[in-house]
Amino acid sequence: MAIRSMRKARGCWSFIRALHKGPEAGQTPQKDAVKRVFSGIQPTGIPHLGNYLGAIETWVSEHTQLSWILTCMVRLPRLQHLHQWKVKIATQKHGGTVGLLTYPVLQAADILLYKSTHVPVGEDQVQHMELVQDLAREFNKTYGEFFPVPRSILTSLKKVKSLRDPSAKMSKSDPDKLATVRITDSPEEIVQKFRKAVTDFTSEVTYEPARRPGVSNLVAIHAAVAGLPVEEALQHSAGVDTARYKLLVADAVIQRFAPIQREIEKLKTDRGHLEKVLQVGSAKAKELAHPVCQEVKKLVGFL
Ligand SMILES: Nc1ncnc2c1ncn2[C@@H]1O[C@H](COP(=O)(O)OC(=O)[C@@H](N)Cc2c[nH]c3ccccc23)[C@@H](O)[C@H]1O
Repeated sequence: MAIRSMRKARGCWSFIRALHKGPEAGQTPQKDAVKRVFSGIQPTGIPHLGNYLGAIETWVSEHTQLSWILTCMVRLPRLQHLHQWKVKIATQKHGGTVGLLTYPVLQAADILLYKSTHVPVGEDQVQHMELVQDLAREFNKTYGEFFPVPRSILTSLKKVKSLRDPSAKMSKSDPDKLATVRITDSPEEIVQKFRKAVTDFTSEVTYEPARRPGVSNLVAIHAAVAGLPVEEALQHSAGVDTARYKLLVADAVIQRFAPIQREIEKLKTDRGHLEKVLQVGSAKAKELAHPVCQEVKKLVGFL
């Protein structure tokens, strides 16, 4: 069974897809054969190549209550040491909001509320997943075995780099529009972005992430979108210089996105269908989350 729901919380949309087989929520974790996959994405902007390869490829409320309980179990320095918090507050003059600080706990609630066992994420979320795992363990230690300790599922390409600065990750919020390939970009835009991708002065195509991060990012993207091991992607580039290779990679991305873009266009014409999918997904998500939330409240003594 596939469950889809959409969450809006204080201007924040999260797409959730949980896949599960077998017994419903409320059962004890890990030991039973239930496998439940859960993932999410920030609401802002259009998903990009990194989101797609890092997470969406593997996936398709009531959250604040559990989030509050979990927030009471986590110490301030634990959140202040998270890499993403440090990176984000570095750009803010006011030192960061409490909402931003506790956002990883809300993310933990997203995951644990469905007793998720597996979470497809990119490398940048691994530290947040460690927090989720610690919270699950801490809860189980205090109140008895209840939450599965969810595992991260990392795709072969854990971190897609910016096309303009291969030392940085590809990001929706990058002010340089050429840095990020969005899922909805036209073939012309995709070609332009790859054509302008920063590489180096060697024209040969090789995969040496430390020494040649730019061209290696292209090889990694090529391998991931074509579903090939890196070695095979390199064989395709034999005798091709970096300028031509950029076009080859752009074409592979265009091919990979084409059916997704067709589907997006089709879905956009049928708003009624989309609303229905959201309603059904939301109802299914509630059905799963409600007994878990009730059980948690009983365990911590709220009921
Ligand atoms: N350049 C990149 N290369 C590879 N993977 C990447 C790249 N950029 C992003 N990702 C992955 O895409 C997913 C969504 O990214 P977000 O930043 O919106 O992702 C976020 O900001 C989450 N807090 C959203 C969230 C809310 N609740 C959740 C519960 C489970 C999992 C995720 C969530 C993520 O898996 C992210 O690792």
